[in-house]
Amino acid sequence: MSIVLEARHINKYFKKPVLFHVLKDINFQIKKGEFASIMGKSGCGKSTLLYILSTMDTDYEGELFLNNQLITNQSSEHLSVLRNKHIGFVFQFHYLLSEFTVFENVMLPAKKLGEKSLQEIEYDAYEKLKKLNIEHLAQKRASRISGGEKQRVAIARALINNPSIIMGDEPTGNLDSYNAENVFNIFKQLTDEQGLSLLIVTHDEDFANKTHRIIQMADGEIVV
Ligand SMILES: Nc1ncnc2c1ncn2[C@@H]1O[C@H](COP(=O)(O)OP(=O)(O)OP(=O)(O)O)[C@@H](O)[C@H]1O
Repeated sequence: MSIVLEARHINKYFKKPVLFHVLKDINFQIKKGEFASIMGKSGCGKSTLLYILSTMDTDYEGELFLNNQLITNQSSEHLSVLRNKHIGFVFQFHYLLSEFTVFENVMLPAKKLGEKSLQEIEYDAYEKLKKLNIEHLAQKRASRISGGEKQRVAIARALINNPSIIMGDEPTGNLDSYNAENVFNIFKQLTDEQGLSLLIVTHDEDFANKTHRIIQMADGEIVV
């Protein structure tokens, strides 16, 4: 099966207030269609790692490959395009633009990428909303929908450019158990039916136990 994301010998140091070796020789691969979770105690380095894997932090040692392409040491402009095209993000807080409609929020990353006509983007956005069963919310302002609905809009937005992988930092952290289960089922469906890869940082053991693989971290290292 093809490899979507690969980390080779990733090391990261924070230099202030004192030198701190926060990530220690991280190696792993995420395959196409794989749903992996990252778990570990608070402060073990999960968010720091996700920040590097998502290309937002470039201050690290080692090599990162996205769809078999080495993306370490690329220019920030090139990384921004790669990120927008190949990686979708879902965070604990949804980061929707509250004064924009649901439809406008979902279209934003596609408009930023600038590869499709407005008509195509509108078509794609509507398809994503339908996939997540929220097409009826299209014209509502993001500030006027529930927490669970906002997270589904955030997933639709993450999908708009048909990424290879979705990365999430506690995407169900703010949701009640019903909505958390709902988000999990959406993720599962995306991996099973579309071969999308998912890498999700979570503290929720029930959630992690249902993923294909748990990457367990402790003190900046992968332990399992
Ligand atoms: N900018 C920074 N400068 C120095 N140290 C930092 C910085 N950011 C994070 N750290 C430290 O690095 C370690 C890893 O932080 P990180 O946020 O990756 O942990 P985490 O596993 O995601 O924790 P949590 O589960 O609480 O979100 C922690 O000890 C944290 O205090």
